Amino acid sequence: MHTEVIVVAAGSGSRMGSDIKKQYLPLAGAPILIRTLQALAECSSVDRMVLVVSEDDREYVHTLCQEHQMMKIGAIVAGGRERQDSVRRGLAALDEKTELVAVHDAARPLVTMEEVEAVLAAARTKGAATLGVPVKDTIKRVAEGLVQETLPRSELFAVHTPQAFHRRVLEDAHQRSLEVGGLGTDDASLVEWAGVPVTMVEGRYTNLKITTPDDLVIAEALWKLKGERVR
Ligand SMILES: Nc1ccn([C@@H]2O[C@H](COP(=O)(O)OP(=O)(O)OP(=O)(O)O)[C@@H](O)[C@H]2O)c(=O)n1
Ligand SMILES: C[C@](O)(CO)[C@H](O)COP(=O)(O)O
Repeated sequence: MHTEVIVVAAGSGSRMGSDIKKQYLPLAGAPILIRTLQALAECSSVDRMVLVVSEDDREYVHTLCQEHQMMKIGAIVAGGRERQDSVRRGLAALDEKTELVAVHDAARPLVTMEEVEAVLAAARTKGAATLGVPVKDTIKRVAEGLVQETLPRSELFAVHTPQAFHRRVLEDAHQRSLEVGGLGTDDASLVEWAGVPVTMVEGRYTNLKITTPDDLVIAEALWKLKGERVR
């Protein structure tokens, strides 16, 4: 199946609180976005990538990709207000022969080739799959400062990207969400709302989303251990 990854990098990185958007901050000497693209480009199943960035950053990112000799970049398109809007714009730029689509956060540069290939393989056969890890903490639902309930930890996963889908499944889920005004924090939720089962593929704890300054410190440390089996 011809396979593309939509890499969403059009966020403002507000929780990082940095003057430079977090996707352009360095990780082991190269921008986080480049580290993410390098990880994806290594995967033999990935044929093409669509990069979604802020309109103002398109030229800069184009130059950055050339400087770092990034392969497989098929298009660089402008993102939208919410992550979901950015994914939808990425969907519009897919190659017409693409049948399998993954969506990955630019802010997850530590994803491994094994994780990407595993989620693509699951989506290829099942139609929809996401990476995730079992939660380590006890999770409680809280309202107005009061604990309402303790959720059964054995059933809980923290969800990562990439998430991968048959193209039609993802396109239909996005169209449906657009029509009803549904907003999800990931693509799998839109697919779930459309009634399509999503397979959970267990990934590694190291595939963290760089969100706040402490994540950057952790990511630098994990980068140094890359290649070793760290979970
Ligand atoms: N309108 C948006 C919002 C987010 N993203 C991307 O979605 C991924 C996950 O989002 P997050 O880590 O929350 O990034 P930001 O929205 O940039 O961060 P913040 O919420 O702190 O502003 C990131 O790679 C981000 O660039 C995007 O492409 N378009
Ligand atoms: C898609 C995601 O990375 C899965 O964990 C996450 O939901 C993105 O959320 P954010 O609010 O954009 O950080």
